[in-house]
Amino acid sequence: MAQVQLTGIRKSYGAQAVLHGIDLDIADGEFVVFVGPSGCGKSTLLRAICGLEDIAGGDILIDGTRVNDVPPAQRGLAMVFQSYALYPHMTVYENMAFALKLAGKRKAQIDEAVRKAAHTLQIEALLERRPKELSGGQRQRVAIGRAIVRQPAVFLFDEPLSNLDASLRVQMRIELARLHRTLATTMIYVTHDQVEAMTLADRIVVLRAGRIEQVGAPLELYHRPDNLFVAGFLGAPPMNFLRGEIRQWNAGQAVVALAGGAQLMVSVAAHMAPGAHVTLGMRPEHIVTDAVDGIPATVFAVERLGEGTYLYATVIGSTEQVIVRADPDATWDVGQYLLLGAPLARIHVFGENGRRCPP
Ligand SMILES: Nc1ncnc2c1ncn2[C@@H]1O[C@H](COP(=O)(O)OP(=O)(O)OP(=O)(O)O)[C@@H](O)[C@H]1O
Repeated sequence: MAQVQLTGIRKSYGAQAVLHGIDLDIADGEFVVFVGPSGCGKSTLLRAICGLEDIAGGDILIDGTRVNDVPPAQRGLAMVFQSYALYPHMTVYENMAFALKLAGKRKAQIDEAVRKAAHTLQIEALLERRPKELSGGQRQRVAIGRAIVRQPAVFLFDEPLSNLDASLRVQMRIELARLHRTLATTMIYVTHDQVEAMTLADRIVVLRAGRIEQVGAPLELYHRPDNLFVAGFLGAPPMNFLRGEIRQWNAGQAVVALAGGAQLMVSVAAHMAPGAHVTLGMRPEHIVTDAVDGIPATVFAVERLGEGTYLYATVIGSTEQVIVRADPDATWDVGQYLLLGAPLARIHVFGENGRRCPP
């Protein structure tokens, strides 16, 4: 188990700067997930922690010790890749035992570690098979098992489930959560899968173009995003954004005029001058379709998914579009007239600079 501290981590590939000074403290036993759009630097940051990438600036501390110049194998970390990277000519047992053999551990010690990890991962019956005789999920378990036997201070995962089909991903996700509870080891995990991030993380780190946009517990990020980027990145379908203009502000309440002419009351603590441009954010599941003084809209598409129905609507008199998660048992039709609104506490307000204006 270990703390990981990153201060001012910078990295460039040639002239292209990909990490612009990352500061992050990861607590002992914490499960931290890096998310962000493709190319934002998630994997590079993980590989830098691991020691597979040199950094141009900053410090990496593991349990208070600076490891910038410590080779990967001596950092006390174990990395699990998307590609599994198993040795094809070795059995599962040999794959899992390999690092311990290299480290000169005794045979009995190796045997105990491999069998214990195999038991944890429920792959005891597969120990004599070779990787090609395993399913994708089983291979991924072996890759994790190979990391577990080394008893690393920190596990690093780079999109470990993305080669698996949907149902296996769910199963492995639940197993990873269980593994984290059992081992209580620090885990750092890169994914572009929002559900993995939301369900596995103690804290999510949202990266964008080599910078941290926000760090926080999953629901904190979901319900109180610091800015438009984080608000739009977490959640599927994404948060709806409507552009508007402050008409008046009084004692923490503002009236916002929207494209199309409707007006909406919102909560904003700090004074806002009339004429200021804002963006209102509303999640699809928070929108009601029969609001008093709501925003008039017309449905142009309906998607029935069984557990929910998504309505795609256009705000009348504008080009603004809104997605609503609606009652799956009600009747919805293209062309239907809606009056959109949301509870005051569910309407997010973002200022001209894209930052959240707290209620
Ligand atoms: N070996 C390399 N040489 C040059 N550029 C690289 C190299 N590896 C990564 N990059 C660039 O660095 C940036 C960050 O890449 P990185 O792989 O960290 O992104 P990512 O957030 O993990 O993306 P993805 O979700 O697509 O895996 C990208 O612009 C990428 O093109």
